[in-house]
Amino acid sequence: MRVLTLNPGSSSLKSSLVVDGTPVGWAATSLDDAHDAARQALDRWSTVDTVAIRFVHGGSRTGPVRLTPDVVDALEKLSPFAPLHQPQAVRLARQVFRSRPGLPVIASFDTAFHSQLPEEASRYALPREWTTQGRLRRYGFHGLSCRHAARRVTTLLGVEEPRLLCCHLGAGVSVTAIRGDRSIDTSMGFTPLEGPAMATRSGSVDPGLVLHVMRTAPMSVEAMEDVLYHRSGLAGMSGTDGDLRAVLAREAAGDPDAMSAVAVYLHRIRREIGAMMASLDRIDAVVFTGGVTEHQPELIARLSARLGVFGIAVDPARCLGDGDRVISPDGTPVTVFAVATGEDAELARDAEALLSVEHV
Ligand SMILES: Nc1ncnc2c1ncn2[C@@H]1O[C@H](COP(=O)(O)OP(=O)(O)O)[C@@H](O)[C@H]1O
Ligand SMILES: CC(=O)OP(=O)(O)O
Ligand SMILES: [Mg+2]
Repeated sequence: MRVLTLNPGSSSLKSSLVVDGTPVGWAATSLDDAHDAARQALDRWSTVDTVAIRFVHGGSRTGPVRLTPDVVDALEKLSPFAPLHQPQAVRLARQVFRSRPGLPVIASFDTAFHSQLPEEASRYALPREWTTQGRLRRYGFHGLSCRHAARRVTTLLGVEEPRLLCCHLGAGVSVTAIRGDRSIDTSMGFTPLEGPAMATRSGSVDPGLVLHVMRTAPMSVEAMEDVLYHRSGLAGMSGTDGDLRAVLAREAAGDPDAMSAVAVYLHRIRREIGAMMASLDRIDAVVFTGGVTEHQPELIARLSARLGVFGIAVDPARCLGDGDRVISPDGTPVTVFAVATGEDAELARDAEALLSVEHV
């Protein structure tokens, strides 16, 4: 089966052609050019059996669904909970409907992988009346990436039901505790704002600080949303667009804001790794994935240099290698992997599985 996958991330739109489970072509588009991206991808890879789109938020959905205009309308209602991602996915789906009426379009959800989170990890300590309907809870994101990383590590490690941490470092950043193929805790929550600092997102901040700012320098909800999603994180701290290439270049040039931004960024990821360790009964492996892992692997070595307290260590030379690989030194208690982001493969897998059931 030939599957066109469309993955709108917060810093770029990635499209790929996956043929019978193997990615054979790949393209990334800047978000500024994404308005016509689905049609361009369909022009580039014209013979496809289906299109699979990554939606970060699926609400209570626990697996992929075939999209209809009504389902897309329902998914659009989740846009306020993932404003950097969901509107783009909705737009792509509608572009495909327009360009290729009749072509099956499948949605896979980041949130689905975390849909079995234990209550202690999914519930916020808020009044019961707020949480009993089950909507105001921790959903978790980056689920397709985590699922792929867990699949690769399970194969490479050869341990049954491995206990692992998945650190997705891209424009969005998250750390997830996984047992086998199941998420048991994760740093992103009700929205993809929670957790470590990200490219342009703040990560977790004390809600008391937000209350204070709203009280003393009143601003609209939209203005606060803009600060937390677009103008914080590495971008806000360093005065760049948040792309690590720019931040690391300024850091290397001795820019104090960039030096502080990188220090905060690494510290908050280490803290989250420590927090997620507490959800595991043992740890077999740590897997790094996401654009930063693929393109700035030297940062993984810097990050890991201060994880020795958890038995986590990496060999800087192995960090700089290619492909899905072990990057920890031989003989260390926790095996550390770097794995290429596999959201496209997971999207294609879901689409093939769903369509094969429909055709029975
Ligand atoms: N071609 C590239 N060269 C160097 N670094 C890159 C490249 N593409 C992405 N990156 C790095 O990956 C980060 C974005 O990660 P990615 O996983 O692609 O983000 P997202 O999916 O959230 O849009 C950038 O901030 C940058 O650090
Ligand atoms: C959920 C999320 O932040 O995704 P991405 O890293 O692709 O922007
Ligand atoms: Mg991404």
